[in-house]
Amino acid sequence: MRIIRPPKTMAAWSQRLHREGVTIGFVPTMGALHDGHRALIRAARLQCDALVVSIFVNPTQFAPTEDLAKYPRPIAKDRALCRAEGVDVCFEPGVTAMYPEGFDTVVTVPGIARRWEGESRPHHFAGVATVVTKLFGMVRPDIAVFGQKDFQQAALVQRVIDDLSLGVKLIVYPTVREQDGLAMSSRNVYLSATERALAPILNKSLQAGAAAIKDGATAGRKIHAVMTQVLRREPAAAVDYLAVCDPDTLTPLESVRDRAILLGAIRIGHVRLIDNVVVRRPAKRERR
Ligand SMILES: Nc1ncnc2c1ncn2[C@@H]1O[C@H](COP(=O)(O)OP(=O)(O)OP(=O)(O)O)[C@@H](O)[C@H]1O
Ligand SMILES: CC(C)(CO)[C@@H](O)C(=O)[O-]
Ligand code: BAL
Repeated sequence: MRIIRPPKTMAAWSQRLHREGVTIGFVPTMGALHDGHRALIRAARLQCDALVVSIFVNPTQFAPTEDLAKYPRPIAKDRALCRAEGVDVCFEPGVTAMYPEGFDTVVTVPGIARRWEGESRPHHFAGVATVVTKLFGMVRPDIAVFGQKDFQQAALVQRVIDDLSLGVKLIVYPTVREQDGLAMSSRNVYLSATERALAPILNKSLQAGAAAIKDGATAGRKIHAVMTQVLRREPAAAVDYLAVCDPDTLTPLESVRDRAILLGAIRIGHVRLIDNVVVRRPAKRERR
């Protein structure tokens, strides 16, 4: 596995491979890799000839009050995981190489960024859209794999790909979970043992909403109430948002027809967790 740091070297590598007719797959990450990332890497590996994983803790998507400085950076472990999974290039650009003096472009997607994660983290999605556009420009992937855990982020990236004609095929991989349902996340390491024990409550709340839909509930407000009730059992979990939305537009649904996405974010102590569940209502004949 090659470790490449300068963006120009990365771009030259990709150009050479494209000239040789090699297809390039790409998994962008912020490192601290876990089994969720591993699953993305394995899915990408099956869809391309050469595979690039980037590790870059992007400062522009963190607010000054967030955890940029303490974000975990176990680089030796991350490289070992990439090597074991047959990654061809681990791309590790530096902050000044990504944002040299004079850097002045911001990619914004106001429609998607307005709600949910965007409301809680106002500059977050501009940082994500800008860095992903830059990384795509350097890696020039044919396909890129993102995780469903960050559902709104994947929707945003698809919008950027379509609107800016980037020609990348986006694959969204299902959320990988711990046995108790907690979505794997690099930030889970911040949880104390007591916090970790109650963290699956977010998924339980979303699952309760999904069960209500499967049992026939259609009113967005009712489903929201079911999810809220589960979280009330755990006063140490502060709800950031819970929402019943259209999976394509991410706008709240008054009434669920055939599909919905249930989105949630909570805070436990200093740790912020997100999760989501896509629900399909049983067809009419299956409801009887
Ligand atoms: N549990 C998971 N299942 C599937 N994909 C995941 C999971 N966790 C992260 N990913 C995906 O991995 C990619 C890189 O994410 P990132 O490096 O931010 O990891 P993370 O665990 O989400 O970290 P964070 O704690 O910062 O949210 C993203 O596309 C993200 O959606
Ligand atoms: C896509 C991404 C690597 C951009 O920094 C980040 O938001 C992430 O890890 O999900
Ligand atoms: N996993 C999305 C990146 C972030 O939370 O900043």
